Amino acid sequence: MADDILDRLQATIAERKGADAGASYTASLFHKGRARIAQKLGEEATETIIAAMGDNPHAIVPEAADLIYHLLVLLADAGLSLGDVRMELAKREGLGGLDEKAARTPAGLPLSFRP
Ligand SMILES: N=c1c2ncn([C@@H]3O[C@H](COP(=O)(O)OP(=O)(O)OP(=O)(O)O)[C@@H](O)[C@H]3O)c2ncn1[C@@H]1O[C@H](COP(=O)(O)O)[C@@H](O)[C@H]1O
Repeated sequence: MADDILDRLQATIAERKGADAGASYTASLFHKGRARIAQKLGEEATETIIAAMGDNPHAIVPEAADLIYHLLVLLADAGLSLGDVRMELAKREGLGGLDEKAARTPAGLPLSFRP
């Protein structure tokens, strides 16, 4: 079993592909499709923002967990993984956000999207 909770969660989510939608919330999301998963991710992002505007920073934590769970479901639905995101972050490592912004293409694409 993986040491990291995100890796274990990702593996559990992958196992739910094709599972009975009545027995698993994750499977029900896969059955509803990409647009619904993306909509749920947006709702969870909004709930995270609302928590962030409140007085109790600890209220952000469960919303952030919902957000990350739904992001992992979206990645899995698209045939992607945390590994892909880790690689993207590794490519950016050491490149400051202000430098990256200054080097953007006229179309505004991040450096990593250049052919
Ligand atoms: N981490 C999560 C997790 N985080 C949030 N959620 C669910 O995400 C939903 C989001 O809450 P909402 O109130 O917005 O959802 P809802 O109104 O019930 O859903 P909709 O009808 O709007 O789609 C809730 O049903 C939560 O239980 C999660 N469901 C599952 N997991 C993990 O996934 C594993 C597999 O779960 P199942 O696929 O259900 O077996 C679990 O063991 C957990 O480790």
